[in-house]
Amino acid sequence: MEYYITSPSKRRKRSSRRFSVVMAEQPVNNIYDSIRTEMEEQNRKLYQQQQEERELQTQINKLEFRNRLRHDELDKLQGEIRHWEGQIKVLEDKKSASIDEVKGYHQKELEQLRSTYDQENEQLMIETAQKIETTLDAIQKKEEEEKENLLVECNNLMDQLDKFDKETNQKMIKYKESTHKKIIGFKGEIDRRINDMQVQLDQLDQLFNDKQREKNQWVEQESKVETESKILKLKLTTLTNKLHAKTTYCSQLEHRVTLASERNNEFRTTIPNISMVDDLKAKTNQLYHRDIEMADNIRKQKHNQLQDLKGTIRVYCRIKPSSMSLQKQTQFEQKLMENGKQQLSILKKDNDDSYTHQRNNTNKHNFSFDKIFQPTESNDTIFEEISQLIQTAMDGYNVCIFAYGQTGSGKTYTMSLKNNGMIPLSILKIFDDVNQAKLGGWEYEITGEFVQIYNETIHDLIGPSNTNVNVKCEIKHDEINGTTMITNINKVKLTSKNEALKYLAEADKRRATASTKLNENSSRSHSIYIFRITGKRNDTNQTILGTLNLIDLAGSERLASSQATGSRLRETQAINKSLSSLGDVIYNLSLQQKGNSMVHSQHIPYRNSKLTYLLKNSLGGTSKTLMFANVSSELKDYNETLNSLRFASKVNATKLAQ
Ligand SMILES: Nc1ncnc2c1ncn2[C@@H]1O[C@H](COP(=O)(O)OP(=O)(O)OP(=O)(O)O)[C@@H](O)[C@H]1O
Repeated sequence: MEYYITSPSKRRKRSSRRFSVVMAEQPVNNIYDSIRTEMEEQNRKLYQQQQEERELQTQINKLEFRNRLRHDELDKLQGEIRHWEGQIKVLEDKKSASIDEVKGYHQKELEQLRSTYDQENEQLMIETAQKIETTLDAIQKKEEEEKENLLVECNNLMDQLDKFDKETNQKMIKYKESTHKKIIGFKGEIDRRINDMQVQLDQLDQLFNDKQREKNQWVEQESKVETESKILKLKLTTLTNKLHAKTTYCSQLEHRVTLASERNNEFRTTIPNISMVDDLKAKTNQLYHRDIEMADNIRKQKHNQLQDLKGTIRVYCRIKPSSMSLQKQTQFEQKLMENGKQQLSILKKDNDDSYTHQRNNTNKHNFSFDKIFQPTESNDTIFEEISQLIQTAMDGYNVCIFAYGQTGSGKTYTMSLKNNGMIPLSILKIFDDVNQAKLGGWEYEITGEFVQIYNETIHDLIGPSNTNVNVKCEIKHDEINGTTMITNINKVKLTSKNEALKYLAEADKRRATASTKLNENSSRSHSIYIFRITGKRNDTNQTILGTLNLIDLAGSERLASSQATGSRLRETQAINKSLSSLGDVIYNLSLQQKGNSMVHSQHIPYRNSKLTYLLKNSLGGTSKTLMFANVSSELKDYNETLNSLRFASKVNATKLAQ
């Protein structure tokens, strides 16, 4: 069976040709119907589309028409624009023509105005000149009137002056007459006075000659004293040699006596009158001790005399070396004076750090010292100068050696330098002398106290540090024995130089440590190392007690330059007070020693500071005092250097005329 699905037209064609099958016609009809419906639908849609197409075409036509209209309008508008551009051009041409016209008009007006102004100006000048002329005429008239008035006044005044002159002349004549009389009287009086003065002058001349003679005698005496001092020195050396020889001789004798006594013991049994030998031995011993004692006393006496001749208060100046160029150094000059002292001159400085260029003496400050140590001189050289004072302390006198100066001027270098500072060298000398003295029968005991004074309070520098603030270190003086003690401090027995040096190192270390706690550096406190030296001879029962005080003072900066405030200010004030008290005390003592009857011991202001009170028994009397004025040679320290030299000059009244 064949099934064909075709369109009705096709089916019609085919049926005409060959379709003969009519079997199952029903389903084919159905399909055909559905196809037909479908086709109708498709035809309807096609129709619709064609309809739409036609509508669209109509719209396109309409739009094209409108477009054409717009194009026409555009053309029209462009034509208008071109028309208006032509108009604008015409207007612009008109505008520039009218601007030129206005410009021309204004130019004309300006020229007109100018000519009017020139005319008016000319008119004004003419009027002003006329006014000036009129005013000048008026002024001239007025001046002439005033001149006339003045002339009249002047004539009146001249008349008055003439009258006054006449009166004055009369008065002058009278005054001259009376003055002349007075002058004659005065002249007489002056002549009388001149005569009196002449007499006084003669007397003064006489006095001057006497003083000159006295001075010459004094110079002679000085040279005699110097010669004597040299002789005494020689004698001292001879005596020391003799003492040494005697000591050796004595040892030999002792040896011989021991031998003899041994022999005596041997012969004692055989020789009946042995007691004679004992007597002889005793006498020899007695004589020997008497000789030794005498020699010893003479030596001490002579040594002390020599020290007194050198001065019981001595001031040495030490100049610290500087690495600065010469322009940055203070200029010093040194010369030997007639009285054996040395003069130190420091050139005056202007504010701009240059020197005053006057070629006379007024450009210098002059000071005199017992000795001046130049920057090149070493501690060993300096110790040679002071070593005799250690002997003086060993002989039972009190000695104080101070180092004074601004911070950094070399005080600690001078006093405490480890190997050859004055303190370590003094310790070595003390123990050398102790050993030497042993040969002469002397036994010495040395004790040491190491303290510092900070803000007027005493602190111990050795042993366990005392932390109890209630325990105060107080100064006690025994007025009868002339001794001094400090409570609550460690007093150590020094049996050898090594032990003494060990304590010294401990004290120096404690001072440095304390200084970092209390203040920035050691220079804010005074360190005082006291060596009490007790000597005893068992055979003669002689005892002596001397004290050696070695003091490194606090820096002497002035308040102004320290610029200190608060606790630092109080500290500086305490230092200044104690330093100035020390200056006052030594100054008064030097006056007293120069025989100034006005200064009695009660006037010495020991109590003004802890330092002077502590040293009360070691200053004055038979004591010896030596002060190093340490100064810097650097120009930046000029004012402090001058200050230190002034202090030193006060201490020993060593300043000379400027
Ligand atoms: N004569 C000298 N030769 C070489 N150097 C020196 C001399 N004097 C001082 N100095 C050096 O100068 C510096 C300051 O000296 P020193 O500490 O002795 O001064 P000071 O016056 O004791 O100061 P402070 O008060 O602060 O202790 C140190 O470095 C020291 O070595």
